[in-house]
Amino acid sequence: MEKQSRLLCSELCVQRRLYEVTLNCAILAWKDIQIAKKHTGRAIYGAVKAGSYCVPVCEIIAVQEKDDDTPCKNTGKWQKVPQSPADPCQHAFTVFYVERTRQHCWWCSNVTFHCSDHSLCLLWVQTIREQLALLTNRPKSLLVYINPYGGKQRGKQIYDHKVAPIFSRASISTDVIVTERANHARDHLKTEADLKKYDGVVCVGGDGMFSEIMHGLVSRTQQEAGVDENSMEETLMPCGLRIGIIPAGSTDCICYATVGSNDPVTSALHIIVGDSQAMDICSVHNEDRFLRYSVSLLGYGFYGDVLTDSERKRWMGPARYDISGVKTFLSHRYYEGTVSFLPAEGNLGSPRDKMQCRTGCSVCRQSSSDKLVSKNEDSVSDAECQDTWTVIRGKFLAINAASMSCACPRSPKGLSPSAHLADGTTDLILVRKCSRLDFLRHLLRHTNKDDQFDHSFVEVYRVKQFRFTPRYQECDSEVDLRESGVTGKRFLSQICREHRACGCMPSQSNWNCDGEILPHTAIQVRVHCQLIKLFARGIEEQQVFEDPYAHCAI
Ligand SMILES: Nc1ncnc2c1ncn2[C@@H]1O[C@H](COP(=O)(O)OP(=O)(O)OP(=O)(O)O)[C@@H](O)[C@H]1O
Ligand SMILES: CCCCCCCCCCCCC/C=C/[C@@H](O)[C@H](CO)NC(C)=O
Ligand SMILES: [Ca+2]
Repeated sequence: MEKQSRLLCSELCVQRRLYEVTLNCAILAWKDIQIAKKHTGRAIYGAVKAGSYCVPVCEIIAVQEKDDDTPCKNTGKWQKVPQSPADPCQHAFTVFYVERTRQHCWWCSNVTFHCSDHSLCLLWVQTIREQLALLTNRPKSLLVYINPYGGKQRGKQIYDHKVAPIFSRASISTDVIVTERANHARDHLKTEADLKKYDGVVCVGGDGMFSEIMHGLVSRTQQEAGVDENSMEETLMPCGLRIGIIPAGSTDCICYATVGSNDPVTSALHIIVGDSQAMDICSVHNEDRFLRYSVSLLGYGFYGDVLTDSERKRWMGPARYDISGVKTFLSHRYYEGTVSFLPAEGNLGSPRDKMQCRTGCSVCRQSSSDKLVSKNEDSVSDAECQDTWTVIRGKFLAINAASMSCACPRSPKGLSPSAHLADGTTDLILVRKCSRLDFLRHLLRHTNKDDQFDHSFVEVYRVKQFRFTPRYQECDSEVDLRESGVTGKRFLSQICREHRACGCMPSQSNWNCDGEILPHTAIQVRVHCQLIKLFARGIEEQQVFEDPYAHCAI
C-alpha cells in the first residue's frame, strides 16, 4: 500500500505510558514505545500488534481538547490535572472514533492523549479537525422524525439517550419532529419541509416509519421534477437527500439488511461518518393508479395475512407478528391467480447463486454503471418493451417479492439471502400449494442455514417487473363470461357458486407492502434501480471486524 506523508508525529502519553503518535491524511496511529522497542526488527504496522493501535481518519467522530476538570480515565474519579510544568500529562485531547464490536455493531470509543505542551495539544486538535473538515460526505445538518409509538414505544427515549449525544459530539445540528399522527412525517416532507437546509433525513422508528419518510421524499422529488407517479412508464428521479434509520420498530428489516444490526448507536455512527448506500425502490400500480413504493417485502398470501391479522393486535407490540404468524400458518390458506414477470438478464446473478450483497457489492456497482450508460443511450424502455413476459398460473400459499434480503432478527439471512440492495431487481418467490408440514419446513429454513428455495413447491426468479392478477379478476375468464352474457356481480356470484360445490371458498389475500396493507390485489410492479440513498454501507464482510486495521500502513 502506498505510504501517506506524515502530518504530525509526537511522543504523547496514553494512560501514563509513552506512545509514538502519528497522523497522516488517512490514519491516526499510536504505538507503545517500550513495547515497540522490544519488537525492533519486526513489522509493527500492517496489523494490530501488542501496543499498536490505529484508526482511519474517516472513522474519527470528533476530537476535543480535554478540560482540566474531567474524570480521569484510569480511576473514573473527578480530579484536577496537576499544575506542575514538568508533568507530561498536563494538557490533553480526546479522540472519539468508531470501534467495531460484535456482529456488525459499532461503538463510539475514545482515547485521550496527554502532553506537557499546550501549543502541541492545540496543534493536534486543529490538525485532526482540519482532516475531518475535508470529509465532505459527512452531514452537518439533519431533519429527524421520531415515531413515539413504533415497536416498544421507545423511539423518543432511544433518540434522546443513545443518538442525540453522539450527534452533538460530532457537531451535527438537528431539527427534531416527534410525530403526532400516522403520515405526519410523510406529509411534512412532501409539502412543507425546507429541504435545502438539510444534508439528510433521519427516521427513528421501524419499517413503517421508514416507508413514510421514503414516500415523502420520493414523492416530493417527483413533484419538483414534474414526474407523474401514476404513470408506470415514467423514469423516476433519484432523491438528493440520504435517509438514516435509527431502529426503533418491531421488525427493523430495512435497517438490519443495510447495516447488519438493529443497534441505534451503530446506525447513528454510520450517519455521522457519512456512509452512502444506494437502494432500489419498487413502484406498485393498479391500472393507471400509483399505490405505493416498496423497498423490502411485497408479500401476498402468507405475509399479507400475517400483516392483516397483526394490525388488529398492534397493542401487543412486536409479539403481534409471532401470534399472527402461528395463526396464519394454522389456517393454511392458498390463493389462485396469475403471476407474470420480466426476468432480469445480464450479469445480475440469480437468487440461488449464494453471492450475498455486501459493502461495495460488485453486482450493484455494475448496475450503477449500466444505469448511467442506458441513461445516456436512452435505450432501457425500448429494450424492456421487446422482452418477453413469463406467465405462471397456479395456487399459491405465498407470493413474495424481496427487493433486498429482508434479513431481520427473526430471519438473520432473510427471505432471499442473495437479493441485492441496489441491482435494479427483485427476487420473486412463489410458494405453491403444499402440505402444512412442507410449508413449515420451508418457513423454518428462514431461521436456519438451510436453503429455503430447495423444495419442489418453491420457485424463485430475479425480475425487473411483475404483475399479479387474482383468479376472480382474470381478464380471460371475464372475457369468456362476458362473451356468454355474464357480467359484473353475476360473474362473481358464478365463481362463488362453483366453489360452494367443491366445499371451499374463493378467497383473496392482501398485499403486505413493507408492512402496510395495499388496497388492491391486482398489481403491477416495476423496480427502479438506486432511487434513494441511505446513510449505510451495506453489510461489512466479517473479516473487517476480525482484522479491522489490516490496511493501517503509516
Ligand atoms: N405519532 C404517531 N401516531 C400513530 N402512528 C404513527 C405515528 N407516527 C407514525 N405512525 C405510524 O406508525 C406505524 C408503525 O410504525 P413503525 O414502523 O415505526 O413501527 P412498527 O410497525 O412497530 O415496526 P415495523 O414496521 O418495523 O414492523 C407506521 O406505519 C407509521 O405511519
Ligand atoms: C410458524 C413459524 C414461522 C417462522 C417464520 C419466520 C420467518 C420470519 C421472516 C420475517 C421476514 C420479514 C420481512 C419484512 C417485512 C417487513 O416489511 C414488515 C414490516 O416491518 N414485517 C412483517 C413481519 O411483515
Ligand atoms: Ca434489489
